[in-house]
Amino acid sequence: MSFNLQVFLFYSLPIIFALLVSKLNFSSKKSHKNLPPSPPRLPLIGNLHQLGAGIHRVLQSMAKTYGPLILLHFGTVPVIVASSVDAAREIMKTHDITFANRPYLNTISKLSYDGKDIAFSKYGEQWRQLKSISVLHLLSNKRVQSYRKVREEEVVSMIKKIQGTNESIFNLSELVATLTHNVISRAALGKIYEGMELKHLLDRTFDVLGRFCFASVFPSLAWMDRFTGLEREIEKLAKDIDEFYDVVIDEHVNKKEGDAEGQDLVDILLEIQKDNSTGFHLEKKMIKALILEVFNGGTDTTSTSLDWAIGELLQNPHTMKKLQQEAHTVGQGREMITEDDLDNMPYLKAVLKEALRLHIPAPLLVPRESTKDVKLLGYDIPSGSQVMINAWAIARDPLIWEEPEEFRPERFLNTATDYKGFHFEFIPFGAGRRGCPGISFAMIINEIVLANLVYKFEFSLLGNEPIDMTESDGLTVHRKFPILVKATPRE
Ligand code: HEM
Repeated sequence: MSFNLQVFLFYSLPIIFALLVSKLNFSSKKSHKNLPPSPPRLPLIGNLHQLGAGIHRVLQSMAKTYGPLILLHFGTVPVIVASSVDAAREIMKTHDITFANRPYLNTISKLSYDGKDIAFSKYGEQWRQLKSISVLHLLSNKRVQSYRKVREEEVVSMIKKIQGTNESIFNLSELVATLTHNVISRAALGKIYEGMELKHLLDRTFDVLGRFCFASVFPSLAWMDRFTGLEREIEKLAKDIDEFYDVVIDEHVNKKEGDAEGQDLVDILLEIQKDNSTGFHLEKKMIKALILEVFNGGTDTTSTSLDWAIGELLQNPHTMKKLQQEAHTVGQGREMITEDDLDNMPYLKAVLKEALRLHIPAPLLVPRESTKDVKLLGYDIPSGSQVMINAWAIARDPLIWEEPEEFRPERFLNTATDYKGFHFEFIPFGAGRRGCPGISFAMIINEIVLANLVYKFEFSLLGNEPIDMTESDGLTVHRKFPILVKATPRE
């Protein structure tokens, strides 16, 4: 969560003052619950003023003082933050069902068809049906495999673009983001929608999601979002998104037989809707929400993780050399590394894991909500608590990881530890019922792109400056500055 404190104070101080005065007139009821420790907070705004940029880092440092489970207040909303392996395991395994709900998050819900999607819908029958459609039909290994040609074509196109730079400086981050966007567009929608209309909608979505929203932290002041203009902007964006996906669906419905090779995700969803094969009525809104989710949840996270991996390789030339050697041995002078080769590239996989460990794209994962009173690490967690897991802090915990701040892919060689949600020290994709269903979809893109980049090119940075690894603010943590490099073809 990122928010603009000045805007917030401008709009809210008079109201806060009024509420504060009225609140002082109420006698506070003392809770007898054994709640997790809390850092001191201000009336009404709670701990908001302590957060700001780099929230995962702030929460890591709070955990060092207050322990692995802390209770914060984001405005009037209580939020539990978990920062240890044991706490994460308790939430996502031992009490997985209790924490399988998502809190209602105003902006995101309004931009995802009011809970008709998977990631932000309440835990229940509709979520179960949609998740099972995504796991069995949209993102299964077999389906991911069926988009191999799309991935390989986009990699070839990226290589050509790099060759076309003729060894002058270019923006590699942008190329990688475009590739990810193209692969996902072609797999989900069957083509790349020209004019970057879709990309523009995505950019607007991430921009709006980063804005301060009263409804999320002061539910009783939700009406303030009308004054700040946020509500109108969300409505306009939701309408534009809806119109875009209406066009996409109409085009698919009116598609003539043999128009396109293979089925894209919209085709599959329309087929499930028509056949009623799951015994569940898939509404048109759900189809739009599911496709939207593939973009919102899949594009930025996938390209960001790849971008961080490339950044780490550029600042660790020894690791880059080792990976190039592996690519050279596997590629054997052929034009390209193919997906058949990837199983013979353990170091590549270790590099991507290590980059994900250090740079989790969503460091606090996606918030959960408890559906009943429960005990966590001996503390009482009331029903309806919002819960965040600081996966970023856990992945850098010195009690678990040797030299946690170092980029050392070797730590992932000869170990079973991976990101599939069974090893709670490393949970970039979450775990349990609510875990990410897009792991294979994302990681095969990252593997094939990175393997070919290092196989085909030698990269050099501008001057001798070390690469800037500063993090951006926002829901997904990107590199703040794009990677600008020169690429020389490898012999
Ligand atoms: C590197 C790339 C990605 C990362 C780091 C990532 C991370 C995450 C995380 C942390 C969650 C929440 C898990 C939890 O609450 O335990 C999640 C959920 C989800 N992700 Fe991903 N994701 C990635 C790629 C994708 C892709 C490519 C797709 C789809 C094509 C996708 C679709 C989803 C969906 C639908 C959910 C909601 C699951 C639910 O609530 O049941 N993700 N992802």
